[in-house]
Amino acid sequence: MTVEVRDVARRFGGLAALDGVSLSVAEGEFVALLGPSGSGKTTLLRVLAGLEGTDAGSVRIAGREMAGVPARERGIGVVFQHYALFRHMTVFDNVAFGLRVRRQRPSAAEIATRVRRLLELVQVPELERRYPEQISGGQRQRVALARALAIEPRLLLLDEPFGALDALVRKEVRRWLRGLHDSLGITSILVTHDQEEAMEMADRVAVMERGRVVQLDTAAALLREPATAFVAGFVGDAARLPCAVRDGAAHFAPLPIAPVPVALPDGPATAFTRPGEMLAHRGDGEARVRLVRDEVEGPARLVVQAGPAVLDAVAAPGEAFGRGDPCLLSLRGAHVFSAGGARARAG
Ligand SMILES: Nc1ncnc2c1ncn2[C@@H]1O[C@H](COP(=O)(O)OP(=O)(O)OP(=O)(O)O)[C@@H](O)[C@H]1O
Repeated sequence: MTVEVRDVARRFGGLAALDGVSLSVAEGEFVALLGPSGSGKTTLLRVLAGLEGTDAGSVRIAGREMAGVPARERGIGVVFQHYALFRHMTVFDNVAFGLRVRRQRPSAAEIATRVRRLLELVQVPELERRYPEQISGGQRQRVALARALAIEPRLLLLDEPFGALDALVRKEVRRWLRGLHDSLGITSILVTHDQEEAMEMADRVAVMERGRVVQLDTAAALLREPATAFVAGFVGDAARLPCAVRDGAAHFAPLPIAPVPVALPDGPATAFTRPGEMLAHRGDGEARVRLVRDEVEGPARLVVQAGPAVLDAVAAPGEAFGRGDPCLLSLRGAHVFSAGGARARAG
């Protein structure tokens, strides 16, 4: 199913949870909504699911305008982190639930066949007689997914579905879920504030800020060409360095970092550098190495006290450092945004 959101607004009292959000998702695509707490991710998902109304704008799913279409008629599967399984029902009954409340209810035999097929699909066929508290968090998540898939949705909405899982299980479940998305050929939208998760799972990532999608792109494009300073600061673990552009170079004083050429007009600016883009060189600079972490491969990673700032850096090729050594800092690359909004890549 395609999803077309155009200029949707949703206010709660004086607060604009969604403030003219637009988003296009293609058939079969996996898109992650990534953004800080309160940026409107869950509200947008609830609007798509039909659980939340809108004050303006339009939502079309599979080309059909959704205004006035109730949630249960949208044919959408939803998995919320807090949308727990029914505790008093077995795994089997939880998965059967969506089929039993359907207007055209299948026969009991058909429901049983479908439920068993779904439990096979999510790889927990042996659990059908258990109750939710008798299975693990990862298994519960799989059962919640089976329940969402029972109605054979063409669109799957996932709101922080891995939040309750520990790191190892989380990694495994998300790989498996991405594989399932591919094999079913459905369209999926995942809400997360974990950028590693968004980038690993999704074809494209929609970065949300204050009720809007500010950039919708592949993970590689978000890192290579962040559209705004907010995106540059939010993705890729970037350090934020205030600077001033003068005569075609960004200057970092009072930070002891060498100026770097950049094609921007003179004036105040902000540079964003990712770990690995800040190089430490041997030399009698103002910066001091505070910590050295030797890597199995590649250069040592350093934590450097640079004037008032503590920065992550890597040792320049062929150079070695000890704790307390003085060093000089330079940037191999940075995204620089001038106060006026112009942007350029330095280095
Ligand atoms: N029912 C509601 N009533 C009042 N305010 C609400 C309601 N639902 C959401 N909000 C507010 O709207 C804003 C967006 O909330 P939303 O849950 O969509 O953000 P989010 O990006 O999903 O955040 P998080 O990552 O913390 O879940 C927040 O400021 C929130 O407090």
